[in-house]
Amino acid sequence: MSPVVIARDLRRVFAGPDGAAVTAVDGVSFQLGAGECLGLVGASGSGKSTVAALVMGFDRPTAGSVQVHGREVRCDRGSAARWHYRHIQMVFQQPQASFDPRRTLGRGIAESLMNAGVAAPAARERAEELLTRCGLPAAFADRYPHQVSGGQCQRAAIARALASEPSVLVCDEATSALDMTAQSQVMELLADIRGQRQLALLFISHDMALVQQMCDRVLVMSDGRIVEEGPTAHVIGNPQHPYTQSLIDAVL
Ligand SMILES: Nc1ncnc2c1ncn2[C@@H]1O[C@H](COP(=O)(O)OP(=O)(O)OP(=O)(O)O)[C@@H](O)[C@H]1O
Repeated sequence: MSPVVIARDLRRVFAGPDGAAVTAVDGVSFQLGAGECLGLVGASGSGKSTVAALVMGFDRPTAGSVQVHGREVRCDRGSAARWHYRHIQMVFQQPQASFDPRRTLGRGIAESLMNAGVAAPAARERAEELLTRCGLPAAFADRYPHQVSGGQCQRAAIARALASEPSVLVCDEATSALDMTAQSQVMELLADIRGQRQLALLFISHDMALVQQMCDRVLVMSDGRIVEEGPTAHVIGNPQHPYTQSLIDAVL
C-alpha cells in the first residue's frame, strides 16, 4: 500500500506571547496509506492541531516536509492549492463555525464545487446528493447552520468535505463538540465513507476510546513529539510510555 501522505521530520516553532520560542511540533514523521485510519492522540497543547495545519497546508513547517500523493504541500494559493484541496479535506471540531452563517448548507457545499468549475445547477444537485449520502434529507440544503443540530451540521460539514472526492480526510476532534448520540452517528458515517471510498483518515482526538473504535494505527504525541506509535490494539494493550498509559487510564 503506497502512502498517500508522508510527513518527514516536521518541526514548527512559534514566537510565544512573551517573545520566547514555542516548539509546537518537533521531529514528527509518519505515513498514511490509502484507506487507512491513523489516530493522532495527545493532551491539549501536545501539537496535534499544528500537525493538521501543516498537513493541510494552512501553515508552513519551520523544518521538514509533507507530501500528499508525492507532491510537496506548500502553503500557497492558485493551481497547486486547488490540486491539493481536491485530494485532502478537513472536518473541524465546531461544525457551525465552519459554515458561513449567512449561507444555507446547500450553498456552502455547492460553492466548493463551483470553485472547482462545476456549474451552479449541477452543484446544487450534487450538494443534495452529498447531504443524502451523509444521512440528511436533501431539503436540508435550504437550511442555515443555526437551523440544524450540531450533529446534523457536522454531517453537512462532512458532505462538504467529500464534495471534491478527496482521498484523505483530516478530522480534528470532529466529534468532541457533539453529544453521545450525535457522536456515535458521525463516527458511523466516517467509518462507512472510509469503507466505501478507500478514504484515508487522519483522526485527531484526545479520546483513546474513540481512537480504539476507529483507528488501525495510532501515534501518541506529547510536548510536540511522537512518544509512541503502532497498531492501535498493540499500543492500547501494551503501552510503553507512561504518558500513553495515562491517556488509556483516563478513558478506558
Ligand atoms: N499560532 C501560534 N502561536 C504561538 N503558539 C502556538 C500557536 N499555535 C499553537 N501554539 C502552541 O503550540 C502548542 C501546540 O498547540 P496545538 O494547538 O497544536 O495543540 P493540540 O494538541 O492540538 O491542542 P488541543 O487539543 O487543545 O487543540 C501549544 O503550546 C500552543 O500554545
